[in-house]
Amino acid sequence: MIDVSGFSKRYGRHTAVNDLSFTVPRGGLFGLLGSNGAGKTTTIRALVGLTRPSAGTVRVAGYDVWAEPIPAKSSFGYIPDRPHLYGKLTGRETLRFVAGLRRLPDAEREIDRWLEYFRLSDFGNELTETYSHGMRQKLTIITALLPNPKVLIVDEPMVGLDPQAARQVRELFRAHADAGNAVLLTTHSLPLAEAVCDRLVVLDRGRVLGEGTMDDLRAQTGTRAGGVDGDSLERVFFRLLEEEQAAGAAQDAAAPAQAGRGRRA
Ligand SMILES: Nc1ncnc2c1ncn2[C@@H]1O[C@H](COP(=O)(O)OP(=O)(O)OP(=O)(O)O)[C@@H](O)[C@H]1O
Repeated sequence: MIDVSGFSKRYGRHTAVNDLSFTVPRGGLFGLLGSNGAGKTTTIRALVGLTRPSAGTVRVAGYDVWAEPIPAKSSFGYIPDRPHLYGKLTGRETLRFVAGLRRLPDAEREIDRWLEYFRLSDFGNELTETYSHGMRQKLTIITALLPNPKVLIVDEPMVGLDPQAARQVRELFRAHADAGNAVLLTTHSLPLAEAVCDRLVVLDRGRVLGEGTMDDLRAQTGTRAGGVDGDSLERVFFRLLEEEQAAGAAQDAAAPAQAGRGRRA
């Protein structure tokens, strides 16, 4: 349902993402993890048609996002890291606008149901410019889920949400995938990733450090699974970064020696 193949993005001489490939199948919930600047948002922006790949292809629901933008964009819902809402529309007007664009039948009933779910019913007729950050985030999540998209693409979903809403959103994403859709999310929340994702891709400076299920990543990093002593994703994540840094340091140490040999020859 989501297919990223050989995706690279360069900004001038800087490579933000280098040769990234992964597939999220129907029913899959995939997490894209990494430190600040790792390339997560760049990947998401390419998938939703906001950043053109320098190389490779990005496909959603079988459509190349850049060659077939209309069917591709009709098939996914997108929750950006910062909500973009029209401040002069009310919450309810915002959702009616989305329902109209997507030609959704029975929208009013669904809108009521979603507002109720996120405890926004009392604020449905207030302008969104009066909403708190968390309320804006909830409304943005509703705009993405209202059309019941085959693919859900989410950048940092939990920022600004209270614990109850964060749990609801976790459950929603899992249920959306379990209903036969595909979900891709980026997050800095390792507990969230560990709790809901089937598979994980760990990026660092535009490159893949590790990819697979939690068990795959534990095997790759020599950490242990299961029980109260089992290693968490946090430990796996730091182990991957340490390995990468050690490899980088070894390369740096080798470089002057090689350069020296070159000069002597
Ligand atoms: N429009 C742009 N022009 C130039 N460089 C950019 C642009 N957008 C992103 N970058 C660079 O690409 C790299 C990856 O950025 P990206 O926003 O994808 O990281 P991220 O993993 O989402 O980070 P964070 O966790 O901090 O949000 C960074 O080095 C960033 O400076």
